[in-house]
Amino acid sequence: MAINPENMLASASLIHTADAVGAAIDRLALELTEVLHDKQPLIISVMGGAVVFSGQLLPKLQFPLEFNYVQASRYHNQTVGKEVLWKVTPGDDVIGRTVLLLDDILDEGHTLAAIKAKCLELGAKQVLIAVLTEKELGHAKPVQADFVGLTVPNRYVFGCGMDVYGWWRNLPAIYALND
Ligand SMILES: O=P(O)(O)OC[C@H]1O[C@H](OP(=O)(O)OP(=O)(O)O)[C@H](O)[C@@H]1O
Ligand code: HPA
Repeated sequence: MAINPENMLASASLIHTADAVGAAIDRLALELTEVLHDKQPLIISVMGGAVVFSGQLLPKLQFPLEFNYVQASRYHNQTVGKEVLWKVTPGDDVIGRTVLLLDDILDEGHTLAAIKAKCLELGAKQVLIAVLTEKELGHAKPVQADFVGLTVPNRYVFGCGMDVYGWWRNLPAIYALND
C-alpha cells in the first residue's frame, strides 16, 4: 500500500512540542558553551537527520568553531536499521581537534559509534557527541552521548530532522508512529 504522509501524521502521537524542543536546544547550548567555549572545536553534523538540530543550535553557540558534515545512513527511509553505509566520510580536518558530533537521534547507536571511531582513527584528539534525542531502549549501546536534549520512548519517532519513510523531517515537534 502507498505511504500517505498526511495519514501517518494524523494517526501519530505527539511526544515533544516545538516549545519543549526549543527549550532543550537552549539548555544544550549552555552546556556546550561551558565545555567547548575555549576549545575551538570542529563541529560535524551527521546529515541529513541533524539538519534541523544543527540549524537551531549553531547560532546559539557564541564562541569560535568550525563546521563540517558527514553522511552515514543505516535506515534508508525505512524504520529498521541495517549496516552503516558511508556517503560522506570525515576528512583530515579532524586531526588533532576536539570534535563535536551532532545528530538528531541516538537509537541503537551503531551510526554514531561508527562515526566516532572513524574520527578517532583519523587522529581527532577528542570526540564528543550531542544528540537532540536519545531513544530509551533499556539496554547498553555501543556508544554514549555526552549531551542529550530529550529522551524518546522505544517507538519510531519523526519530526525535527527525523524522517518517517522519507517524510516529515520539517515538523517542528516530535511525534511517534502508532502501530
Ligand atoms: O543509533 P542508530 O540506530 O544507528 O540510528 C541513528 C541514525 O539513524 C538516522 O539516520 P538514517 O540512517 O535514517 O539516515 P538520515 O540521517 O538520512 O535520516 C539518524 O539520523 C541517526 O544518524
Ligand atoms: O526512531 C527513529 N526515527 C527516525 N529516524 C531514526 N533513526 C533511527 N531511529 C529513528
